[in-house]
Amino acid sequence: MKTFEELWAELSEKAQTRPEGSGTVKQLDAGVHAIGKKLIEEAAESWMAARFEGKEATALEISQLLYHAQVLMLASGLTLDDVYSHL
Ligand SMILES: N=c1c2ncn([C@@H]3O[C@H](COP(=O)(O)OP(=O)(O)OP(=O)(O)O)[C@@H](O)[C@H]3O)c2ncn1[C@@H]1O[C@H](COP(=O)(O)O)[C@@H](O)[C@H]1O
Repeated sequence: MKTFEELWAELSEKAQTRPEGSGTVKQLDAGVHAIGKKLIEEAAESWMAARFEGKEATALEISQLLYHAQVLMLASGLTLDDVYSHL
């Protein structure tokens, strides 16, 4: 288990060090357009899970949504504070 901030620290390091086999690096290389499509896909899956599939499936889909939101933040050059300042 990890928190939002812990995942952010992990993904930020992956973006810098670009380890072999990292899905995050692959997505960052695919660019903002592809990452955005993935974010929308996970949002739709979260919606469907909440509507029809129960708490466990919904939690899983939302975790993937948060992951892809962080990848989009990295690809856009944003920091956590850039986003938190709007909360
Ligand atoms: N939390 C996640 C995470 N959530 C979602 N995903 C990605 O999002 C996809 C969502 O899966 P779907 O069920 O929608 O499956 P899919 O559409 O068939 O997947 P793809 O064909 O798009 O790969 C997964 O296949 C992963 O590629 C994640 N990828 C990585 N992480 C974490 O990010 C960290 C860094 O990962 P790497 O960069 O891969 O080392 C690790 O701690 C991972 O646990």
